[in-house]
Amino acid sequence: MIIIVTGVSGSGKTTVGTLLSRKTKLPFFDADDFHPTSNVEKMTKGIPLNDHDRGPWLENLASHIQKWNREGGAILACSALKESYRNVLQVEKNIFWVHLKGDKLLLEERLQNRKNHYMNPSLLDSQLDTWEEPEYGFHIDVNQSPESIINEIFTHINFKSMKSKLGIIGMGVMGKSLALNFAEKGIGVSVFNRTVAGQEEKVASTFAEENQEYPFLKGFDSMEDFLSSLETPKKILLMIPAGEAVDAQLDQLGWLLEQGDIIIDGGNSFYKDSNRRISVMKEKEINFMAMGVSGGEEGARKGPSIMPSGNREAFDAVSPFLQKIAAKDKEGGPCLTYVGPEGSGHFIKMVHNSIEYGEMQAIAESVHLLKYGLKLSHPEISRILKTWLGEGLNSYLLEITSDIFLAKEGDQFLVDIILDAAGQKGTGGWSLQTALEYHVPYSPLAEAVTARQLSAQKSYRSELSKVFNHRFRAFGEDKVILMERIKNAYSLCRILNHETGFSLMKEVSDENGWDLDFSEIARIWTNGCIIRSGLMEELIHIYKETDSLLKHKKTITKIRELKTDLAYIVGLGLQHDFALPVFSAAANYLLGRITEDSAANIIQAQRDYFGAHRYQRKDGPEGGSHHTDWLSMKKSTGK
Ligand SMILES: NC(=O)C1=CN([C@@H]2O[C@H](COP(=O)(O)OP(=O)(O)OC[C@H]3O[C@@H](n4cnc5c(N)ncnc54)[C@H](OP(=O)(O)O)[C@@H]3O)[C@@H](O)[C@H]2O)C=CC1
Ligand SMILES: O=C(CO)[C@H](O)[C@H](O)COP(=O)(O)O
Repeated sequence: MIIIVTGVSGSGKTTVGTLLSRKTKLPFFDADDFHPTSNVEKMTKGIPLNDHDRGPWLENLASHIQKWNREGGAILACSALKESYRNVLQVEKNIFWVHLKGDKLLLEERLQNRKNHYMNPSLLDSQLDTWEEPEYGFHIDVNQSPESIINEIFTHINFKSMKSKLGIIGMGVMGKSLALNFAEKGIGVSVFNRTVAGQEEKVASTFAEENQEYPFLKGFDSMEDFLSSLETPKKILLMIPAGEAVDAQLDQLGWLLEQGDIIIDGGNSFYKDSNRRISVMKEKEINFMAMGVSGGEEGARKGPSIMPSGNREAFDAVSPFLQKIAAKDKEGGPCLTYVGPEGSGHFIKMVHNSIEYGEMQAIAESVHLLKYGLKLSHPEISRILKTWLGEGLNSYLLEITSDIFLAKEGDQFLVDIILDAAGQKGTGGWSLQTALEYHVPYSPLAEAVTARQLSAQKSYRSELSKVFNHRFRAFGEDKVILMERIKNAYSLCRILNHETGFSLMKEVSDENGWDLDFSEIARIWTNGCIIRSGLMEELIHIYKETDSLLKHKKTITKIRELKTDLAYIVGLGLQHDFALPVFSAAANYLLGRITEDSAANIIQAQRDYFGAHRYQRKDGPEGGSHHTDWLSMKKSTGK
């Protein structure tokens, strides 16, 4: 909605507008700030503006009103003295006019007291002469406190009848936080949640009631009411579990929506499901967008990283709202970008989560070594992780792990009470599945998925632990040196985790012709999302110069520096009975990548021996295919 506060100089437009902005959460603009310099000069000299002067200024304001409306709304303070001026500004249907009126003596007194304003008080008479009282809008006498003016205005705005810019289905952790984030930015948002009799009732309406400080937040328990509360074309964000729930929701919406409406799936859906859904919805002429969102509950509330893909026009229609709620990068740009066609937004979110799995596991392995190998206490571990943050390893995940190691329930550290059986909802496994499909080596991140699977089989582990009398054995070496080596091992593992994920993105992007921009992807992952880190900041620049992290000069130097420590820690850890799946996979992945003479010639020989699978020769032309009669060769060599 657009609220235009009109009135002559001294009527309090700026005060009222600013307070309205605070209450509605809509941004405030003062029309005076849009005058060209020539007009400002005239007004400063006390020369009244004529209609010729005002023309371009009003036209400029009118186009801003349209822009602000597209972005969610605004409050504008503008004298708009004549009906012809107001007509120029009446470019949107949802403009609410507030006309401030006051006694001449009161206005004069206020103008006399005003400092730092270019309006000459002597112009008041001319303004009062020019003022054409409109018959519409809300008229209010300014001879009362600003607060009571605001309250009166509020009781006259019919918020209920106003259409919302956006609707959200799914009032779970993410849906609620995103709804509040939109509402806080003054964007009209309607929310809906399914009803499960006896379990989930009036979820959306209760949520809106509990958050009445946001006048543009509306809750509906009926799908029909929810849909009719939305502006056309309707824009609906789904924040529900991936899989069947999304298909069922789309089936229902497919019947209820109209041509040109937009559905955005903001959950963690598998990208191939999104590709299919885009086609299905296209047949119904409904625009479907696949959009990754990262940041968890806090990110969704305060600023997530947003990864939309699919229909470009639909993106353009929702982008102004998304820009407002997204996290900001170091330069102040939104952590939001149009990722690419089809389900590429869900694809990169899937890979993001896969890197997340790798990072979480690598940190967990580091901490296990510190705790059981070096026998450090929880506060010591917390402190060490904190120092790592300041030593070039800063990341959100490391930061929260440092916090976790201080959290206590009574006398006990909470982390020790938590069952060591990790959950997973799908994205890590789908990444591995995709890596296999596209023949992309994925071992470090694949091991993070397997580690969660192993952890989940707790009773089996407990049983075998007794059978094998498994114990972590403490290291006998110098603690300070080992702490440094563990840090270095983690540091390299982190680089390799990212390299693995970005390699998958490159291969899938090339194969599908998506033309993904990896520097831009790194940029939108520098804030808001779970894998934000100092390394991600570096990746913005690195991926501008190369498409392979392993070929970048800076990374090569780092790898040379840290490689021995990763190998050392893996060796030491395994010898002392520590499972280090991601650390060791990362070390092997690196060696696998940099070994020229691998053992694969032996594999090829074996394949050809037992199955005549044929092989290529180092000394033959490329692509040539050979087979050996291995048994005859064995006979001829007589062995
Ligand atoms: N939590 C997180 O950190 C993140 C989650 N995501 C993704 O966002 C989506 C939502 O996650 P989150 O908010 O955490 O999940 P929650 O479990 O907290 O909420 C899920 C919501 O979906 C509703 N829902 C469940 N089943 C259905 C169905 N069959 N039809 C319609 N609505 C249904 C639930 O309603 P009801 O209350 O009635 O059960 C609830 O409102 C998921 O895809 C998730 O993977 C993405 C980024 C981060
Ligand atoms: O997307 C997310 C963060 O980026 C979610 O938190 C997701 O649920 C994490 O995945 P999993 O539950 O499999 O650990």
